[in-house]
Amino acid sequence: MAAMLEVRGLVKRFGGVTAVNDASLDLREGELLSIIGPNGAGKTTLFNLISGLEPPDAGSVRFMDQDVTGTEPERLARLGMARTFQHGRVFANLSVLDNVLVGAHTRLRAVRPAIPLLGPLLELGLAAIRPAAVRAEEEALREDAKRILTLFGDRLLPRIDNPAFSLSYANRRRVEIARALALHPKLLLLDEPTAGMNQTETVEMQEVVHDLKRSGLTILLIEHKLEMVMRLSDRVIVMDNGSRIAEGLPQEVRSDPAVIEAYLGHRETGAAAPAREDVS
Ligand SMILES: Nc1ncnc2c1ncn2[C@@H]1O[C@H](COP(=O)(O)OP(=O)(O)OP(=O)(O)O)[C@@H](O)[C@H]1O
Repeated sequence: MAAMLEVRGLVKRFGGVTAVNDASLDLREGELLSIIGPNGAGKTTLFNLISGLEPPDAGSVRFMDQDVTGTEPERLARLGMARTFQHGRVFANLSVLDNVLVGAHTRLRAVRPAIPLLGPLLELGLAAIRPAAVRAEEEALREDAKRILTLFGDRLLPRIDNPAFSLSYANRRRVEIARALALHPKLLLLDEPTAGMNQTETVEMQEVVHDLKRSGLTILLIEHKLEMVMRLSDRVIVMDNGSRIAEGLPQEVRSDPAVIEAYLGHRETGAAAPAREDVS
């Protein structure tokens, strides 16, 4: 079976820095692939190239059997690719529920026929003639949003009407993931979902991601916390200085000398290259 995501030879340069250097990967349906590596290894840039945030200088991305190289994020979302960001991006003035509904509405727009200009007018027209149908649709979206929020236990549900700006950092990150899930994605890209979280919150998030994986969702994960990577991943790719330095099963990668060197060793410059979070 063809991979859901096929990345070939991606390159991205910023001035003299090659942030991503000939990156390739395959991700099959239902798999969880983690990308690890020291700070500045190029992980987030790789995500940006895959999710259409930045165009690559070379290489290609295929998703669901389509060439989507350089395709804008909105279109990728419609095709079923959702992502979250390293520092969490939510609509600060919207409530928890409305943040998630934004994701749901994006999905609805995707399944409706695209009729430029006429589309919004048709929607208004429909709302005027069939208010009950529109209400029922809104109600279904709300129910779906609440179902997604229950994935986070009692972290978000009691705060469903609170504005996102009033939430803790960890809760804002949960809201962002909930919004991505409201797209009903086929592929979810998670950029350090536990960054800035304490141990309890990290374990909780690990369970959420585990549940998503068990539900069959295909996941590409950037994560510094190796315990989580070891527990969740089917495969792991290790990046350093923009390049892939290792790939394999979690246990294989963990004992790879090149990986140990990148995480713990001293480079030619003599500078240590520690990962930001725990390396255990
Ligand atoms: N927009 C940009 N302009 C210039 N340089 C950039 C830009 N984005 C990334 N870089 C550089 O590219 C390299 C890779 O950065 P990137 O953020 O992708 O690494 P990372 O592995 O995600 O690191 P971290 O774990 O700290 O998030 C770094 O040297 C970074 O400074």
